This record gives sequence, C-alpha cells and structure tokens, in this order.
Amino acid sequence: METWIAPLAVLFGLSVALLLKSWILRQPSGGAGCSLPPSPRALPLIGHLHLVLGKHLHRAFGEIAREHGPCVFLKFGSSPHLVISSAQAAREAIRVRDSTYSSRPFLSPAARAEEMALAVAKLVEASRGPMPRTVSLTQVISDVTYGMILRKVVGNGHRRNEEALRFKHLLKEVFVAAGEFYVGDTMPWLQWLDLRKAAHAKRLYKQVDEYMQRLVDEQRRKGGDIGDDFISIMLRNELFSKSDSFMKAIVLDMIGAGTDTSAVTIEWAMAELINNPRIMSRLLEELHSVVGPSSLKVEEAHLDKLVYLDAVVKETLRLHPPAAILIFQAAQPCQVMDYFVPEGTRVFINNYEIARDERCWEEPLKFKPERFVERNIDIVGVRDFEMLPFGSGRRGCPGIQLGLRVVHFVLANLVHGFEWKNPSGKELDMSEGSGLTLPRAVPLELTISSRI
Ligand code: HEM
Repeated sequence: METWIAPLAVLFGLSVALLLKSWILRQPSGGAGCSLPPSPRALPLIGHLHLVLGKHLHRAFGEIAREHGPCVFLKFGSSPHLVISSAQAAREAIRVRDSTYSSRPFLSPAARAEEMALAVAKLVEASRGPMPRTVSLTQVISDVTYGMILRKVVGNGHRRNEEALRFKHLLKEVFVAAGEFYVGDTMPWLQWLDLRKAAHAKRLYKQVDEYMQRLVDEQRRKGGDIGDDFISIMLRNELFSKSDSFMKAIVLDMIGAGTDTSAVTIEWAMAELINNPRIMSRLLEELHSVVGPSSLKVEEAHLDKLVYLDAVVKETLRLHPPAAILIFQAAQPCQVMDYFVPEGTRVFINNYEIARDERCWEEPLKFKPERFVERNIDIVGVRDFEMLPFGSGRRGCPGIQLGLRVVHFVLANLVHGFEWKNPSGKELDMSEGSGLTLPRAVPLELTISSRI
C-alpha cells in the first residue's frame, strides 16, 4: 500500500501547486485586441485586498502606481478594479465615462453675508475674552459653512435650531461610517465581517431619513411658495414634488456633498497659510489693497478681484483634494490608454496622486500658490486633468460655484479680520485623518487677535 500512496501524494501536491500558480498568474483575457492593464501579484480568494487593507486608499494606490504604472488592474475578491494615477489616463477614463460638462450656478449672497457676520462677531468676542485666546477654528469653519449651505438647501428656518445642530453631528457620523472599508462590497462571502458596521450605518441613515422627511413635510406645509432654497424650488416643480424619496435624496446629496468638502478646504488653506508666513503676508497685502483696512468687511463683490486668494484656494485643492479618489463603474467594456477594461470594472481615479505627480507639477509637495498666478490652470476638469478637485463631466460636482464662493468668502474674512497663530509657536502638524473628505488628523486650535 505504502508504495503507491507516496507518489499519489506528490502528484496531488503538484496539481494543487500548479492550480494555485495558474490562479495567481491568471489574467482575465482582454478584448478588442488589447490586454488588461498590468497587475501586481494577487493572492487566492482575496486578490489584491492585502495591498490596501488598513491603509489610506489614496496612499496605497499611490504606492501601487509607482511600481506598476498609471493604469493598474486590481481584484478585490473577484471584483475587477482599475486604478488611474496620471492626468492622461484620467482624461481618457473620463472621456469614456462621458464627454460633456455642465455646471449650475447657485448664488444668494445675502444669506452668506449674514452667516459670515455672525461668525465674525463671535470671533471678535473671542479675541477680547480672557487669555489664552484660543479658538477652535475647525469648529468655527464647520459652523459657518454648514449655516451657509443649509440656508441655501433647506431655507432660513433651520439654520440655528437644535435639531439642525443635532443633524450636523449626525452627518459627521455618517461621513465616518461611509468612509469605512466594507469587505463585503467586493467579497460578498465575507459580508458577515461588516455586520456590526453595517447595522450602525443603517441606524444612522434611518435618523438622517427621518430628519429629511421632517424638512420636506415642513416646507410642504408652508406651501413651498417661499424663498429660493432647494426644497421650495423642488416643491414648486411637479417633476420633483411627487416623490419624497427623490427630494430627500437630492437634499441629502447637497448637504452631504457641500458642507464638509467646503469646510475641510478652508481648514487646510488656513493651516497652509499659518505654516507659510510669506504667503500669508502676500495674501494680506492683496486684501488690504482690494478691500481696504481690516476694519472694513470683505464683501462678495471683492472676490473677483482677489487673484492671489484664488491661487491660494486652488493650491489648497491641489494638495488637499476633499475627494482624494473619484469612483465610477465601467458600464460597458472600454479602452483606456490602449488597455482593455472589462464591463463592470470599478474605476478609481487617484486625484490625490495625480495632483502630486512630479511629471506635471514642479516641486509638487510644496505649497506654492504662485503656480496658479503664472499659469492659467483649469481646475474643473474641462481642459486640464492635472488636478480634479471637483471631478469632471456629467458626474462632476454640481456645486462648484457655490463651493468656491463659500471657500473664498470665509477664507478672505478670516485672514483680513484676524491674526492667527499656532499656540505652540511650531509648524502645524499636517497629517491627514480618516474620513470621506480627507480631513486634518488634528483639529485647528489657534490663538486669535482681532484686526477689526
Ligand atoms: C470645495 C468644495 C467642494 C468640492 C471640493 C467638491 C467636490 C466634489 C467631487 C469631487 C464630487 C464627485 C465628482 C465625481 O464623481 O466626478 C462632487 C459631487 C457632488 N457635489 Fe461637490 N464639492 C464641493 C462643494 C459642493 C457644494 C457646495 C455642493 C452643493 C451644495 C456640492 C454638491 C455636490 C453633489 C450633489 C455631488 C454629486 C454627488 C453624487 O454623485 O451623489 N458640492 N463634489
């Protein structure tokens, strides 16, 4: 017996090894005469999951791109993913996704001026309070942007009531839950690992839905005839007003997509300005020459003349894009950079990596707003693709104009009216935290003195 068991065991071992090898090396076959993009070595069952688990996705993708190139094919479980990390590849991928671009204006300066005036009054008070005059700028920025966006989306009534404030905290929790990696999304057989996280997310979404419903009901009771806020506009339009779910989804999209993105951009800009006193001085000089002495308020009418402020905001969006990765799905088989991309592939455009690519940007890790003064670089993904803070094309951000307005306006007022310092006197820590919008790891706590 023993004489034939040994060769059989070797044969069995060899076949398993061969099977595993062929599985590891297997590349799904390409179409239209071109091959799939290069791919790192995968592991059985989990594919490339081990390369990203426990890391910031944009950084993990950056490491993979440096080794394998700007178009990399990955598998998480059995789901195909394409990671794009160069401007040229991003242009091609977005061309495949769609070829038109549209932006929609959202302007109502009065509400924004009121929100800003409230924030400035609070800051002046803090600057006259007992020493040390330290302010949580993260909190101030978050409150003022939330107030501005909420007034635009749901009207004036909700901005300061208790429920609105509770909803703000709820949204924060939703952002954290949405930013989590759910293994079951790519490997359904591992869904049980997500059960606790998923139940928590479900509870949060239920609370969000209830709040949205109350907003819609309340506006409907008023007849929807007041104001130019988003709910009123939808209630006046038959196409939207028939479906509460549709209206709630749009309102949530606006608040969710508009508040944190604008707030973290202002926070990163302030942090970069504190760490770069020369740039802060140049911005202050511009504000003095356009607006006048600090006792005068910055108004929205000034913003178009503040060229250096615009450059500071663009440079902030380049180094700290709130959406580090843009995600979409290939609806049909397509071709990107001569590579075949199968239908259903989830495409990741690594915005963060592209905007720090040394082939496109000189000294890419340096905060240098001057690059936007010297060159007219398009940041909305129409002509240039070296940075895509708002995405691009039909799925791109519909709130670009409102977002940029809010960021310029709040930042200009914070810099013009107040002097800010890091209480420790050292450089600020610029580490990134976790979350959907690439927030700072450490909140901004600064000492304030008023110039007003
Ligand atoms: C600095 C501020 C902002 C930044 C950086 C930003 C960035 C983005 C990005 C990158 C996307 C995804 C685009 C894509 O997938 O290609 C997006 C989508 C979106 N943004 Fe913005 N955004 C900002 C402000 C706003 C504001 C103020 C609003 C409206 C109040 C808004 C509403 C939306 C909506 C509704 C979407 C679509 C979300 C979806 O597809 O479900 N955004 N934004």
